[in-house]
Amino acid sequence: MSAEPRQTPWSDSYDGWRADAADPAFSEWLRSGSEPEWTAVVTHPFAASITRGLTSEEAMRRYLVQDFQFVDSFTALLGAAVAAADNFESRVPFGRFLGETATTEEKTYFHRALAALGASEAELTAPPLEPVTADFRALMDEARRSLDYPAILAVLCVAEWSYLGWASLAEEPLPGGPGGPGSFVHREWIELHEGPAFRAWVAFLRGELDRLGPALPAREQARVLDVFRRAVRLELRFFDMAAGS
Ligand SMILES: Cc1ncc(CN)c(N)n1
Repeated sequence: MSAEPRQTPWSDSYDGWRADAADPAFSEWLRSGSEPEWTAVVTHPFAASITRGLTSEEAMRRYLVQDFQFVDSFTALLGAAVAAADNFESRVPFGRFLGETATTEEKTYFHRALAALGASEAELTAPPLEPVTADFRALMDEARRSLDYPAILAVLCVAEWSYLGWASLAEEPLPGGPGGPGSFVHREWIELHEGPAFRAWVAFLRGELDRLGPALPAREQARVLDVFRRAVRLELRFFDMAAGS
């Protein structure tokens, strides 16, 4: 990307500030422009405690109750990606992942995990939202309503790529094994965000940003970066909330 010192996307002028069209790694430009928060998310102590199976049941319940509300807006955002993508080939992976999220994977995981953690029906269906959950849902709803494909991609990419980041730091044996710390709640949450299929999904999201981003006008690139950064900050706040800090 451009070697020029970057202006912030909040500055008044965007002249001379854009990703370099010759460099396809627009997603990496977005990620590195979101430091140090990006690394703080991926290495967050709460995420690390999940990978080690050390998160308490109470903390896991509080986190997953809020995250189930996140997943609701996230699923709607996937639907918007199907609608907003600029070609048929790109719509298909969103549709496939939407189906998995809505039916098999995350949905059954949440029901089983929250039942095992003793969550009430009210916590499952309509819990009081933490401020960060409400803010994250607002950002996703804003991107969904805009039907702006690069902005939608930015939010989805942060959510999935950052989760791949911390989950891929988990070491074998994963939690929840015989005699070890943690339970299936920790292990399956890691497995949902790691492995070849999830890596391919993240590579697809990044590839879409890399395909479209370099050709965007500078002002549009700055706007995508702004959305990306907002999402990264929300991921950080979400883990902070879960950690009780
Ligand atoms: C807050 C948050 N961010 C990302 C993910 C990954 N789908 C999630 N489940 N929750």
